[in-house]
Amino acid sequence: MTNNTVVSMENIHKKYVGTEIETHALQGVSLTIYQGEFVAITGPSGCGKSTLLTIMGLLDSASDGSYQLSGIDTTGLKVDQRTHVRNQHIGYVFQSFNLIDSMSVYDNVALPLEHRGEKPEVIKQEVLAALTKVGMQHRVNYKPNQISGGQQQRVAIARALVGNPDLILVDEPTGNLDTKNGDAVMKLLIELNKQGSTIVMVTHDSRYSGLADRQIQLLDGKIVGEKQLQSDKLQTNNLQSDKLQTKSEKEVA
Ligand SMILES: Nc1ncnc2c1ncn2[C@@H]1O[C@H](COP(=O)(O)OP(=O)(O)OP(=O)(O)O)[C@@H](O)[C@H]1O
Repeated sequence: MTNNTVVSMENIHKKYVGTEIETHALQGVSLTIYQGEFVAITGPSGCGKSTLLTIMGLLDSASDGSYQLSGIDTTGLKVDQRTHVRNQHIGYVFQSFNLIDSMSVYDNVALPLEHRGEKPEVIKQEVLAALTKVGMQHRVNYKPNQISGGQQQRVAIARALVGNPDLILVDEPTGNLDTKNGDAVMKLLIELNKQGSTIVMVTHDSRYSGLADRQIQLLDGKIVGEKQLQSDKLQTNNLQSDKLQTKSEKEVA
């Protein structure tokens, strides 16, 4: 493991044990993700993508295998220890936004920093900076149900990136959005990655997975393929939205 390794997983298994059936959702996944990468996880429905992201995000633990996050061995951590590490190191963006409706945009984004026990002045500065990054600084006092779906996802991204986590995990970020808003959210994620965020994204949408640096393909709980996507990025230039500019275009410009 090198200094710039963010995720190091070795032989991860996950079994969901029910009363009658047992599902072996991950069957020996090993992978390494480096600082600054934008990685897409793809594969058919039920192949284990969300399970993998959930374990990477320390929302659940593996049944077997080892997982180091930013050099911290997370194997065998108790739930509260896992929560602590997650809060320090991970931002999570969900398909359904998962904002708290009774709280303002500002308070939603402040939550991770409050859990970290940051000082109010630090919180204010960081929250406004995160909301400015996603273009939502003009809606600080709104409630989630007073803004559009695309705007809610922007706020959720601000909540994920506030406090500068080592890793941002994104599960089907455009699944509840129309093409225009989906493209805008993708463009924002690409921009954040350009600014240094390490991003791992689960998506069904090949237009979007093609924008990542690396694509990891899962099938039946196993990694069955992996590709670097420099050349594929060029093919995404003719996406129907002219607002979605790929990294390759930006690098050429
Ligand atoms: N909490 C759970 N309890 C039992 N089985 C589960 C649970 N979560 C997922 N599974 C099973 O584990 C397997 C992998 O599910 P997972 O949600 O990770 O797949 P996915 O690739 O994200 O699917 P999709 O693209 O449809 O969201 C599936 O067979 C699923 O039914």
